Amino acid sequence: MRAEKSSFWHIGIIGGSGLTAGIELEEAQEISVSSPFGAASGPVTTGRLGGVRFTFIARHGAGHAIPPSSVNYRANIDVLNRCGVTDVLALSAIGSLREEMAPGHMVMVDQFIDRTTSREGSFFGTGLVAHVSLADPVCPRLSAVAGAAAEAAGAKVHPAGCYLAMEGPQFSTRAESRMYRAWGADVIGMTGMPEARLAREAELPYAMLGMVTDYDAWREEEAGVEVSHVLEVMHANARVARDTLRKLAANLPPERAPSPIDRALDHAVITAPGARDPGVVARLDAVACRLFGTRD
Ligand SMILES: CSC[C@H]1O[C@H](OP(=O)(O)O)[C@H](O)[C@@H]1O
Ligand SMILES: Nc1ncnc2[nH]cnc12
Repeated sequence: MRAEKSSFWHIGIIGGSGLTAGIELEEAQEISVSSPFGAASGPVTTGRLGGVRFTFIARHGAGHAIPPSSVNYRANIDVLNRCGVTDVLALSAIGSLREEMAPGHMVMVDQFIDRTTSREGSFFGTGLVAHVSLADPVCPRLSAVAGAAAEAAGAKVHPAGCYLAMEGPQFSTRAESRMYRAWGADVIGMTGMPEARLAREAELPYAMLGMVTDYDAWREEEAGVEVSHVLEVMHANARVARDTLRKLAANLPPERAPSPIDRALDHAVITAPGARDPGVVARLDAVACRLFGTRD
């Protein structure tokens, strides 16, 4: 049983729109990893940047064939966990709900409002019930070091922002966009939830580096959001994304001190041992390996 995480950083990268082709890693190896939660978006690529191990998965699969509602978020997190990642950094295209968060800027998302409706949102369920805390869904340590790396790569970085996760795949109406602004959301996307909540259940510190690609529909002077425009901005910023990961690798301290999120499940499972479904427990061998696992 793997009782504790490695004391060396191993960063899982979830690459979103415009990043399906992956990131450049040294000694890169592609591996297909199976999960009891079904098929992940594709194989992972694992390798190094300097002294740090990174494992990458393309959220929307090769060639961006998987829409936001059909991404198997559970399998993606489970597979990264099986690869031994210690932390997860998501790279996402986001629309802006604030004038000051302009296209081309980066936002270190620190809060979420979840408006998704049709996605598997938990690894737990009937036969094994757990309630993790999600008050602070993002790991402040990982977010700070990734934000500093993006700044060092030349990006304008906003250190905090609330992400409205919508179901999609259509972009918002102007009325919805105005309502999300009134709710206090700063940016919008279609994938940050349930990804962030699942990472927490898997005891993986999670951060999201959002790249602003457009002003969402609230801004009357803008035409509606166009996917071609989103991808154009993403491609223009691909170098910054790559440089950010290199700077991140260079800036991480050599050893990884434990995070409280590594123990997020400590008081979360509520089902009495005698009432637990062994089948449900068995498929959590990676997610909850500290509690029930058998892998090394
Ligand atoms: C290509 S525009 C809409 C699409 O872009 C974002 O994806 P990701 O978060 O994976 O970068 C957004 O959430 C939508 O899925
Ligand atoms: N305006 C927007 N709405 C939802 N998802 C997005 N991804 C990039 N821009 C977006």
